[in-house]
Amino acid sequence: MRATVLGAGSWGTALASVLGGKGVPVTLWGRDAEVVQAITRDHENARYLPGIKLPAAIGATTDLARALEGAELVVLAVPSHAIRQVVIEAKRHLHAGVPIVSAAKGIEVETHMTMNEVLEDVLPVPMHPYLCFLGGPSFAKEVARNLPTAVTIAGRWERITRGVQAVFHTQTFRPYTSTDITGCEIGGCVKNVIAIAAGLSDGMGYGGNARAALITRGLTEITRLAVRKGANPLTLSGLAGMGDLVLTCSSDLSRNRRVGFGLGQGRKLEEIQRELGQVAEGVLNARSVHELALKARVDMPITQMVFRLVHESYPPQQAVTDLMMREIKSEI
Ligand SMILES: NC(=O)C1=CN([C@@H]2O[C@H](COP(=O)(O)OP(=O)(O)OC[C@H]3O[C@@H](n4cnc5c(N)ncnc54)[C@H](O)[C@@H]3O)[C@@H](O)[C@H]2O)C=CC1
Ligand SMILES: O=C(CO)COP(=O)(O)O
Repeated sequence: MRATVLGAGSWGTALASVLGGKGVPVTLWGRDAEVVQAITRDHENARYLPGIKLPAAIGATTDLARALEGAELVVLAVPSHAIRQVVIEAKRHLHAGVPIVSAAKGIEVETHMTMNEVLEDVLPVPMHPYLCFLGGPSFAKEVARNLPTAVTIAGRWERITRGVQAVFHTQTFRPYTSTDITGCEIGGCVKNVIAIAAGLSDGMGYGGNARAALITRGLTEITRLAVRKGANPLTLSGLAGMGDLVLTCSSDLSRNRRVGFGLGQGRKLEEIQRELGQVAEGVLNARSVHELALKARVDMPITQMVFRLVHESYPPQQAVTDLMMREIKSEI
């Protein structure tokens, strides 16, 4: 088995490390020559995962054709806004019958498509049954340090998903399978938006009550949208739903939570993002999820609040008052 990971940021490098750590030869493709050189020369991705030694089975390149040569498993780990372009460029080097695992968490801003829908839009029909999505609570830094992690791999064909599950399974990385791609994708994407709200609440000095309320009502929003798109509601109480939501809303390792925290302290979004130096999907996805919810006629007040804060510079204190003063109603 030879694997190729497209995207040499924190998540692509961590997933390459899981595979490389069990001896699977992995080629990591990245666009940044300096990062790629350092991975090959020093076995370290100093820009995204400093201080973590990478397995010797990982090689890196900036050449997409070379990266995909002989690949028997392809993992997509670029941010969601880059997936379409990267797959368009990779398409002629991809072969039917090779599982393609999307590990990006997002909804395309221009089309409101999930990553699986984008891939189905770009790739020929015979490749569609081989598309999988990897989600669940999994910070790259912890995965790359071999700290115990459980994830969900969703795919249409159980035979394919089980194969991918087996390839990724190690003593510290435990994948479960699912056939609910939509549920897993919506869970993975919307939790980033809710995490901005949870971070904001903590940044404003609100307490545990507020955070727990945001997580719980956030899960209600996520489930509503997922079910409207055809998902099984139970998926959202699993790793790719509640699991990832709780992780991202409560740990300071989360970049989305950190964006919210900074906004809650009155800092400017651009400054917070510059300091982060990495992608926080919830920023762009506040727009895509909010617009998708409007289109699908799904009520998502927390998402709407985050959209206004991030994209319309709405004052945080006013946003909180708006949320609390909505019409009172039954919980379910
Ligand atoms: N870092 C994490 O803990 C986890 C991240 N994810 C998801 O993985 C995806 C990737 O995120 P990270 O690796 O964390 O981001 P990152 O900010 O650490 O790295 C992003 C990488 O993508 C590359 N990139 C950006 N635009 C590109 C383009 N147009 N073409 C080619 N490469 C491009 C950058 O050069 C960089 O190497 C996101 O959707 C994120 O939500 C999912 C689970 C965990
Ligand atoms: O998706 C993640 C963990 O599962 C990473 O979350 P952040 O992008 O907020 O760091």
